[in-house]
Amino acid sequence: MATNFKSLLPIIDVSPLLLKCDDFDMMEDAGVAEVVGKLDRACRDVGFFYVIGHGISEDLIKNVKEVTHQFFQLPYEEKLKIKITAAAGYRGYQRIGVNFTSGKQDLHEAIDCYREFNHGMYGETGKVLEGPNQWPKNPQDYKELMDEYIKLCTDLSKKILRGISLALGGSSYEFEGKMVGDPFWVMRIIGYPGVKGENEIGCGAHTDYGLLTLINQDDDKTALQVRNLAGDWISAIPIPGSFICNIGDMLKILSNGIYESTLHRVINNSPRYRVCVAFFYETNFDAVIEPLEIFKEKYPQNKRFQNFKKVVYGEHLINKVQTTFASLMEHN
Ligand SMILES: N=C(N)NCCCC[C@H](N)C(=O)O
Ligand SMILES: O=C(O)CCC(=O)C(=O)O
Ligand SMILES: [Fe+2]
Repeated sequence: MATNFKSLLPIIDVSPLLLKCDDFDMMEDAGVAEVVGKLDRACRDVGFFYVIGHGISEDLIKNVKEVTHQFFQLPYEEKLKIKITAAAGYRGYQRIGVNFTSGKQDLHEAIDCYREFNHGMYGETGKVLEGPNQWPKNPQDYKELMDEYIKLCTDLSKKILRGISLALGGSSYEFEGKMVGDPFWVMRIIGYPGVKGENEIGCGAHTDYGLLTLINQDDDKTALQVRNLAGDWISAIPIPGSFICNIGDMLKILSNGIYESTLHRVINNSPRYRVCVAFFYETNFDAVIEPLEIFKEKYPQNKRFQNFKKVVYGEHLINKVQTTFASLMEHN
C-alpha cells in the first residue's frame, strides 16, 4: 500500500539483478540482495519506482518516442486509417475523447496493441480482443521498431519480476509457473495535447491491470502523478533513460495484497505535446489468479489481508477494455 512518500519515487539500479538472474543461488550475491531489498521497500511503500541500469539502449528508448511524436503529428485522416473498433479487437488508433476513465473522457489519443493470438485460442472471452495489431504505413518501419522494443520490455519485465519474487520471500520463479509461463502483454502508445486550460485530465486515476508496467515518457514534461496514502498526488518527474515501473492488479492478488497496485493519473500541464509508451507485462491470458499458496503461508495474518476473489486475467482485462471503450460497443 502506498505510504506517505513525499518526493521522488525510489530509483533502483537493477544491473546486479540482470547480471545474475539466471543463477539459482542469485540471492547469495550481495549486489542482487541489495536490489531485492530496494524492490521490496519500493513495492511495499509506493508501488512505483524508476528502473535504471536496465540494459535497454537510450537510443532505442528515445527513438520509440520520436517516431511516436511523428505519428501523432499526422492529420486525423491519416491516423484514422488504423482506427480502433470493437470488430478489430479494440486494436488500433483512438482519437481524443474515445477513451473513458471512471465515466469521464480522457484527453489523450493512442494506439492500443495487444499480444496477438490464434483465432479461438481463448474461446468466447478471447474473441473480444482477437485481431492483428494495426500499424500505420507512416512512419515507416514503426512496427519493426516496436516489435524489437516489445521483445526487450518483455525480457526486462520478466527479470524484474524474478527480483520481486525474491523480495516477497519466494524463490525467483514464483511468477513463471503455469500462470505466467506464456505471458500476455499490452502496449499503449499515447499522446497528450499541450494544455489549453488548467489541470485537464490526460488520463483519469486508475490502477493498471496486470503484473508490471514499464513507462517510457518524454524527458521534458512532468505529467504522470502517483497517489500516496495521504491522498496527495506526487509527480513522477522524468529521469532520462529510465523506465517508471509500477505494479498492476494481478501482482496485488498473487502477492496476497502485500504489494498493491497504486492509483495514478496524467495531467499534461505543459503547452507542448507529450508522448508516453506504456508496456504492460501480464500473466497468461487465461490464468486464474488468486493469492499464491506460498504467500498465504508466509503472510497468514497480514494486516492487509483481503479475501481476494479468483479472477481470470483475460476477463479482468476485457471488463476494463469494454468499460473504457463503451462507445465503440454501441457502434458495432
Ligand atoms: N492497460 C492499462 N492500464 N490501461 C490504462 C488506461 C487508462 C485507464 C482506463 N481508461 C481505465 O478506465 O481503466
Ligand atoms: O502517460 C503516462 O505517463 C502513464 C499512462 C498510464 O498510466 C496508462 O496508460 O496506464
Ligand atoms: Fe496506468
